[in-house]
Amino acid sequence: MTTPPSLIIALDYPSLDAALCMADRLDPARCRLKVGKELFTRSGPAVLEALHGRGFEVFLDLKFHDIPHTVASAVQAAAEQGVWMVNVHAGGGRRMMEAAAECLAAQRLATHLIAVTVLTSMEASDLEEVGVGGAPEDQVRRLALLARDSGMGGVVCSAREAARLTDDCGEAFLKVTPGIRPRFAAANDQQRIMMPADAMRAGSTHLVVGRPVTRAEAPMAALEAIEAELAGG
Ligand SMILES: O=C(O)c1cc(=O)[nH]c(=O)n1[C@@H]1O[C@H](COP(=O)(O)O)[C@@H](O)[C@H]1O
Repeated sequence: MTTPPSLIIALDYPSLDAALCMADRLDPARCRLKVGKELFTRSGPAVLEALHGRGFEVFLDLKFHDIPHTVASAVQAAAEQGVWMVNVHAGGGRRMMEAAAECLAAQRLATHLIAVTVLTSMEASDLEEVGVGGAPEDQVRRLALLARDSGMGGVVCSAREAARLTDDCGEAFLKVTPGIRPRFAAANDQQRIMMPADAMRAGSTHLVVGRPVTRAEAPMAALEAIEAELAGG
């Protein structure tokens, strides 16, 4: 029986009130929450305090991508606010990722630090346009190995790449996978997608789900359907 991955619900909302309205329908024992660029730009650190006050573990998804000192300082700022996980963009390179990892280690901050590889919205033609030839999974693997060697605890990738990354980087290396689409959900702008149970079997350690739940007519029913699919194995 495959261990069900942890569910992370993406609170992509235009206001703190809307995000908390959804959060108040969720159970911290059944899911973690992700705060991304839209909500954090609207509400700032207040959203972290509000969600932590409700007992949630929070993934702060700002995909930091800058010079090493700037990213190390930003990751430290996130970790000092008690977030469970924070991400950087592996495209920032080895020295940027090492600086961030070393900063958290030096400060003994326990926040999970992971790196985004190739956005799940991208396919081969998109990568080609930005100068990256070859298949997305090859670029994901290249960046995942670099992230591992730079002290990251895992990566963001699509579930399509999870199995290979487990082979390359080990079971303990976190595979946080957005682009999760139950049968009832539209793909939207996601390209490299996978159904929840298939993602679990592929070795994803954490499923990131946004619009299939947050934009559903009945969000709680949608969430329960995903949980049931995962429980079914
Ligand atoms: O780092 C992320 O969370 C992320 C990386 C990635 O490659 N793809 C991706 O979709 N995400 C985020 O995951 C969430 C996916 O949301 P839905 O497409 O609505 O399920 C959004 O908040 C995205 O910003």
